[in-house]
Amino acid sequence: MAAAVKGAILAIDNEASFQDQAEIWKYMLNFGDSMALKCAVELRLPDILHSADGPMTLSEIAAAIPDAPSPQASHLFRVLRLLVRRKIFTSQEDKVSGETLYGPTKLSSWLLHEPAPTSDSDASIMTLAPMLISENHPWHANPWHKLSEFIREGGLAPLEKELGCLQFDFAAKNPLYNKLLNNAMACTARITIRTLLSHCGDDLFNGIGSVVDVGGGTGRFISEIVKSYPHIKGINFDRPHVISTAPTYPGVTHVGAIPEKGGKVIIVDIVVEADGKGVFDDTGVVFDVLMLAHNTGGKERTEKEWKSLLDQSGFPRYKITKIPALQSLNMDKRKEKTMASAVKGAILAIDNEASFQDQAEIWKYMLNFGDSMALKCAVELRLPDILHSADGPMTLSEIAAAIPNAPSPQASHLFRVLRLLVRRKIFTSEEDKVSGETLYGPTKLSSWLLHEPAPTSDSDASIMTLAPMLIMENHPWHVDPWHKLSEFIREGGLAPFEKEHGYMFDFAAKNPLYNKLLNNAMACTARITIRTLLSHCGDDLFNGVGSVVDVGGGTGRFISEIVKSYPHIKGINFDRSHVISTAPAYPGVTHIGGDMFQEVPSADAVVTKWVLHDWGDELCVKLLKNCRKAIGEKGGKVIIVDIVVEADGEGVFDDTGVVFDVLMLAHNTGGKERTEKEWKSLLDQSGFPRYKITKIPALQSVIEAYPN
Ligand SMILES: C[S@@+](CC[C@H](N)C(=O)[O-])C[C@H]1O[C@@H](n2cnc3c(N)ncnc32)[C@H](O)[C@@H]1O
Repeated sequence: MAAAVKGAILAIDNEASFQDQAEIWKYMLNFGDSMALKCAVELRLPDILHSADGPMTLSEIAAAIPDAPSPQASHLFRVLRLLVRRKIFTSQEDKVSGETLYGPTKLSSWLLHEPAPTSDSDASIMTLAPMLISENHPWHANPWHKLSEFIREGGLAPLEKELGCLQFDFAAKNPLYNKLLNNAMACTARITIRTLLSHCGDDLFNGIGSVVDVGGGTGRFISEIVKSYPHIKGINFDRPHVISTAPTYPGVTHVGAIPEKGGKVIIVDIVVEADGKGVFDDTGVVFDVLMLAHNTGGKERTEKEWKSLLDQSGFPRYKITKIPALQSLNMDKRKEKTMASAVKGAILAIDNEASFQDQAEIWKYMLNFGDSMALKCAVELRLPDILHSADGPMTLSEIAAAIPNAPSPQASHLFRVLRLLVRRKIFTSEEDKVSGETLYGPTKLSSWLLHEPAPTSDSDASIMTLAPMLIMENHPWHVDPWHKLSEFIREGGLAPFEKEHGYMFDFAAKNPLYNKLLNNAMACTARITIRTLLSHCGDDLFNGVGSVVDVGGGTGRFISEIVKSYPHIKGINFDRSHVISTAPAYPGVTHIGGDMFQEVPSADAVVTKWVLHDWGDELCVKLLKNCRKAIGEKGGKVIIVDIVVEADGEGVFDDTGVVFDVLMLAHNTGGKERTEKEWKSLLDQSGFPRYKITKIPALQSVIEAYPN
């Protein structure tokens, strides 16, 4: 296990490029963090673990999940494994029983369910759970898929286009959405107002007798102000459908009209710092892209933009106070302007300062799917291709003009997606010394996102790219099932993808678009993996091997590369007939259609890449036994190229391995990524007593299995 990587055939530069590749995998699947967190909240795992007397076993947690007719502990385990890696929960081995025990953390305390609304808000807790549920609800998550269309065509923001009206008008018509939105707002209102009152304190409301909270939702924000300053008359102003669901708070009047008077306006909103290092600055940039997806015209603003807005609205003076919250405090009519002024006082204890970090982590994971969606948007707009093929850095308007099939390219929308991707180091930006304009450039990371030339049998003409994989894993077909993880853990049955579309490879057989999506995604990773494998395992692997069959070989790219490197090898690409029918011809490769669970064509060696992870143990044993028959008793071997999960591993691809396992949970009934222990058990059961695992700098490892 973890045998030394052989040879140094790949140069240092290529080693660095594995890191770049790993970064792309990470962002591609970042939405998995958001979905796993949402699943945990839906199952009430934070509540279960925080209210327990001590750490709990897996089966105890599963049994405590409410409304779960058939709780699936083994599925739950896989979501927990990811969340333990993210430090949302803890796990430790029980010294006596050897069982794994799970516990809560300060991070998970931000994900507790609220008690039913009450006018005594002290009885309530500080939680981001309602916000997380709202932002990861399909209503809010789906519009992100349409970012590229919005940048190409303009018009209404994707959410509004989908809802057919403004978000707030939809809330007026739909009580469920109204509740989702208001609860999300109320939970962040409590957090922000407490931070604000601790950090700005008495100065802020000096000499003020009444405060109106404009768009105050159900009134939690103003109620906290009034509670701290009982002399203040609080007015909560919002639309009637919101006010109608607002609880009563002492000292607060809910109204539908603004009283007029002087004083000052206190804006609590994000101030974007594109390169900021503050704990909430990153989320601020992601939130701006969220606004792009949700609200036509809505955006998060930089200080410059706030200033302009205030100038135009008759507020010549303002002061911004950064507080340890997502939003800053932006006050007009103040003498000084102290952007990023020191946080006042030490009213909050050190412990609470640390809790801002925890809170920021939760925001990050909650919105991590924004990274995946921004990257997908960039690929759909062909931004990597545009920037890599340019003679030099490009201006925003040059990039916008170069987007293909864009009847009305929206440079200002594009700017916001680019700002996030520059922060993620996918692209670069610099100021042109002469014109002062921002110039954008490509990076080594973005070189992993180029479009492939049309398929060709000369695979050398093609490039190494993860773009087709990114497009597939972020397609609604593949993302939607993640929303159903908690239901799957509660009820069992078919994996969410299969429940919706049927078994993945049957769906491909019926749906040419999906067939293409899947085969292209597989082929792009096949090229990357085989090149890494050949460089790192080299001649040893195919010593004395005259023929190789690639089982579940897709359209044949993997075996074609083996044959190209070892032309004496007779290559057989074996897959189902709907896949074989779209496969290009490769010299030295015979394509054979069939069912691997019936029979596998004979050869000296079998390779099988990313096939066994699709299946449960029983079918894997059946398939491996067929492979064993295919290679005969003597000399042959089966070369499995698949992920070996290292739950705490620090290898560049180990994190993605753990996320990928949850992806398998969402997509394939029985499918999973396996640890070495699980591989060993599978091989033992299938008649392979000996095996060797070679780690290569790729998502998958190489497992050589010998029948004797
Ligand atoms: C995840 S893909 C991997 C493709 C390829 N090995 C790669 O990594 O690029 C799994 C492949 O198994 C194939 N497959 C599924 N069921 C099969 C069966 N019963 N017989 C043969 N191939 C099958 C699918 O069509 C698909 O091409």
